[in-house]
Amino acid sequence: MTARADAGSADAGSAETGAVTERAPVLSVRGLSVRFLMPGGRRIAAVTGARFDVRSGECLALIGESGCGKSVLASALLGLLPGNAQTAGQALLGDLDLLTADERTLARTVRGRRIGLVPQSPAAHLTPVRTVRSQLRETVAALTPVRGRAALRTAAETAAARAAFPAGHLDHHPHQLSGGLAQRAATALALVGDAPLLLADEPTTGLDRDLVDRTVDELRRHVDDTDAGDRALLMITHDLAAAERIADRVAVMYAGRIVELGDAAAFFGAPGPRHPYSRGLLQALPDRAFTPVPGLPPELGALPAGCAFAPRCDRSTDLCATPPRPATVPPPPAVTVACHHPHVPAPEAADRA
Ligand SMILES: Nc1ncnc2c1ncn2[C@@H]1O[C@H](COP(=O)(O)OP(=O)(O)OP(=O)(O)O)[C@@H](O)[C@H]1O
Repeated sequence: MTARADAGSADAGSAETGAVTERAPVLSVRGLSVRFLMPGGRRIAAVTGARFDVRSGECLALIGESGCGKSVLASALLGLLPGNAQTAGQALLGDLDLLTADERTLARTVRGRRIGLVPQSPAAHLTPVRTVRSQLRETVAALTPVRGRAALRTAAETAAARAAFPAGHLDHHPHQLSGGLAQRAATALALVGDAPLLLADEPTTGLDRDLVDRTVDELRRHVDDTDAGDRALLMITHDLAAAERIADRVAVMYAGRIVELGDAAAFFGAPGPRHPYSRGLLQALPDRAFTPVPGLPPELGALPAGCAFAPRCDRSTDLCATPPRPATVPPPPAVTVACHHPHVPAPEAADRA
């Protein structure tokens, strides 16, 4: 169990677009903050004031550099934070607040059933002493109405095939699998319960490009292949090509805060990202400018009072010594950006001059 953090930091630095409002949220995160209490009283601000919805029928990609807090956010949603973590804010899955739900509720009704997890470290999540087949069969038996030896065997094989896990490796134990195969086994397990929310934390690590495409397409299909249209995907990824391939919206995280949230097509295409950090992330891609963002992210235990990106930002001014409030910037589709100097597409800039 984790303690509750001070609510004072709850809404600082949050960002959310108002672009697609017609669909009901599967998950509503409001002012989610996570602090790690370290020996000597040091506090690590791993997540600060995250605010976003994941709506039914959509894939939201959460992107950002290593160490910016993406996995901590995912762990908070699943009640899997270590004991030195404090949380604040709300994360509503229907009417259940995941941040205050007790372990019994999370274990019995949430993990696997209402939230399917594709974990970041699949090898650590697979049971080491059981074959993949037996883990799939057990999960099918626990999460679906399928019963009977032959039916369970078929269902386990179907589940493996959904994640492109080769049938020839089903009788292997996790230590006999490559990183990519372990990833596919974990993805197969996550898909079994057909949970309304799929939370995929770096689901494509260790996969080659073809398998990346196949895996993320399968995750996307999980959202799309339901008549009710009531499923959603939150995908945490470093792989911007994978995000571009399947995401409807993109949230960019920097130093524990969501600094930009908007439509994926506008983000990856025109007019492009609005936050200077988001632009830097795209410009770092080999098929774009291949220019890394200069400098390093700040220590989460010693964040500045103002914009945490300012020391690396070529647009920063004295104003950036104060925290930027998230705001919607024109033109549509709406994008919410936490920046004093967001990029504005040329015609808008001219209109303002
Ligand atoms: N148990 C912990 N105690 C203290 N700090 C922690 C703990 N777990 C994570 N952190 C810190 O929280 C920060 C965010 O970590 P997180 O794993 O969420 O980053 P990430 O964005 O998912 O990175 P990556 O993409 O590499 O997984 C890091 O600075 C990490 O060191």
